[in-house]
Amino acid sequence: MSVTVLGAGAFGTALAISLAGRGAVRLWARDLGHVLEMNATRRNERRLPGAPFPDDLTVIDDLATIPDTETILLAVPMQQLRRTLQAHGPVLAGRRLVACCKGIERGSGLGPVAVISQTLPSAVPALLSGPSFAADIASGLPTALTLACEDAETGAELQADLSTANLRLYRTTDVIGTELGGALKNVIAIACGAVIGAGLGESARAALMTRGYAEMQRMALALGARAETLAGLSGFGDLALTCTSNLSRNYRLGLSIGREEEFDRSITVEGAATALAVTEKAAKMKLDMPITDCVTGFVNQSLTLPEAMAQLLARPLKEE
Ligand SMILES: NC(=O)C1=CN([C@@H]2O[C@H](COP(=O)(O)OP(=O)(O)OC[C@H]3O[C@@H](n4cnc5c(N)ncnc54)[C@H](OP(=O)(O)O)[C@@H]3O)[C@@H](O)[C@H]2O)C=CC1
Ligand SMILES: O=C(CO)COP(=O)(O)O
Repeated sequence: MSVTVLGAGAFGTALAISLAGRGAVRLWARDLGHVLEMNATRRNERRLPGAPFPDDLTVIDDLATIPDTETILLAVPMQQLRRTLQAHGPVLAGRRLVACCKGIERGSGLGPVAVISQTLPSAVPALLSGPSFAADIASGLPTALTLACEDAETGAELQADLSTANLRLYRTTDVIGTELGGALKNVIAIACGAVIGAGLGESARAALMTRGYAEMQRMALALGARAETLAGLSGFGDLALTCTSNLSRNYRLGLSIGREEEFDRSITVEGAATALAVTEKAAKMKLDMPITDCVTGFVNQSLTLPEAMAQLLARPLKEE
């Protein structure tokens, strides 16, 4: 099977490098200058510096050239997914489309697979999610991810096609659980970064991770997810990685909030927009998501960290 990766950001580039170990891979970038630069240097210095391209990786600027049978990995930020699908609808319709983004869309409250289904009903959507930093994948370090597809047969095919020697995919048909695990953990990672940045301690972080996981489960189970999906790679696994590593951009945004430092707003931080989307969705569903609400307060600058801490600690005592 040959693959095209749409989106030459850090993650798309890392996946293209990894998959090129087992066959021809095309990496599409929207900016012609970027395409020419990558073709000349055989690297993506803008988004994933220091990772050389294997020979089997071709950088392209025209999606119309790809074969009809090709599977396409969509590696653009969540809030850009719908307009990307709309912009390339004629090429993407009817294909197997594997979303590689983590988040909930503002406005619709939908995850990536639902956005694909709504925008391009003839496509066969799937989702790749779980704990993995782009740099680790590009370096060939061992990584395990979840491949979610409602259609079990297609899911099994994609699992086989997209696994490599170092990238081990587990499959599930629980799409909603996989979507929410990957999306909601980023919000909790911002909260964890904030407590560490403010010097509130490792115990506070462990409490946030645990109670954050309870929030993740609350929303996911209410929407029909399976509890074991949240306990898997796209849930507990990614929560553990993202809430504890300086390599995570979501965690680093949190650190900057805790330290009252500026943060470069051009960096992709999926948890920021997702917090706003989830707070809105939780209100409609009448779900209690106090940690997410605090992160929303940080993002829209209506809440300070001391206020958030006081708010969380003053909540009525309850059973675990
Ligand atoms: N980085 C990581 O370690 C991981 C990331 N992910 C997920 O992957 C997704 C992408 O993140 P990542 O690659 O890191 O982000 P980056 O910020 O590195 O790159 C985003 C890419 O998306 C492209 N893009 C943005 N908007 C559009 C659009 N409208 N049409 C086409 N292309 C567009 C950008 O193009 P341009 O360069 O021209 O601006 C850029 O190449 C996120 O959902 C993230 O959560 C998942 C696991 C790991
Ligand atoms: O999703 C990721 C790790 O699994 C990447 O995390 P960040 O988007 O926070 O950098």
